[in-house]
Amino acid sequence: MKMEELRSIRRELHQIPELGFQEFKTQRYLLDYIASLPQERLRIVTWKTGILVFVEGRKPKRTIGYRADMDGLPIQEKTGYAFSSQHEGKMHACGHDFHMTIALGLLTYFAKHPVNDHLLFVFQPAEEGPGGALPLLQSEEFQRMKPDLMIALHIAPEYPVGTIAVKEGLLFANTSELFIDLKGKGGHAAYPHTANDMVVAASHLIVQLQSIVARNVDPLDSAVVTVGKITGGTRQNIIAADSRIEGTIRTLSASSMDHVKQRIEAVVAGIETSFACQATIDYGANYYQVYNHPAVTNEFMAFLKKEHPSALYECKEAMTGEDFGYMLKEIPGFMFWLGVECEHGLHHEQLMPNEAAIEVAVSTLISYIEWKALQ
Ligand SMILES: CC(=O)N[C@@H](CCC[C@H](N)C(=O)O)C(=O)O
Repeated sequence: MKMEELRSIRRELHQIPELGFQEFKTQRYLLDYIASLPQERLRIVTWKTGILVFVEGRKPKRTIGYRADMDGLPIQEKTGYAFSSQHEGKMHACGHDFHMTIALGLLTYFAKHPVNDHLLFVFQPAEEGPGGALPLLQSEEFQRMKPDLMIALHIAPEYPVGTIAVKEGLLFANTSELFIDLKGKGGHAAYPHTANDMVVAASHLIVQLQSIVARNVDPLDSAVVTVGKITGGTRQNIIAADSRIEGTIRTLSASSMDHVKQRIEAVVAGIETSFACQATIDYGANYYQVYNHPAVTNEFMAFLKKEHPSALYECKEAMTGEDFGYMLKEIPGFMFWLGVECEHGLHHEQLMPNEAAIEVAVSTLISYIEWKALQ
């Protein structure tokens, strides 16, 4: 498959970002493309807005799974691309347009050049939230074709184009979303003593949340509590009766996650007392850590060292999250970072990954899967 074709697929997908479980146009686009491939060995099944494509092997010993996520983010794009998002306020700012394009590049090749093993291509909705991997993993559709090995990648703006950054064991953190609603008493701006101001309460809460990582987590462990959004109040001269904080928690272990959550609950209880308000905490979607199977990952790294030595970089773990962690909890496999060297990072309104990385990923993964299917 030519680079120009892959690039135009990526650009078409880039224009239609959709949020989790709303990937209707994306699913249609993928299904139409998949229908244009030789069908003899393909079995295509939809699951919600996702798609599973089974490619029948020639002399199967196992099924090798490859997963790409499909959803975009609620971000107003500011790249200035001629092929910018056509969906107001939504953007592929986490590279899922790249992930799907690479999966289609692989599928196109293997539909025409089947290997001995069966392959399963998983186009998964809702990675950014509320999480599609776990319900997809548990679905009858997936369980019927369940792979013996799972592979996925994530673009990485910080690495040179084509770098494959990977390690055995922990790659991505445990994550939990965090939503805290505060309810107090509104009033006139000139009469603060008659009200309970939830803008002030939220401000204290945000500052106190920062003390959890600084003062309650072992400095030799790591955790993150980020508040990404605050809302509250109605107007400049009205004391706010309500406020809402939206954030995320990241930890390197499940036990640290429990500890951070206990501390958040204690801090929130303190705010309720000191500001005479009611607070509710909702942890939203929780993702299990991405833990790369040591033997399978080392085998992949040894393959790269031999066949593509300049691509391999042994990286450290990161505080990003990925619901692919649920798949790796049940199925041996690995995830890796794909270098797409660009100025702005993931979740940035000007994320402009270098498209040359697509071809590198497709050709490297073709050679790895062809080799693996002979083992
Ligand atoms: C690779 C990446 O950026 N993943 C997301 C996963 C989102 C998890 C969830 N919605 C949360 O915010 O906790 C990330 O933000 O790391």
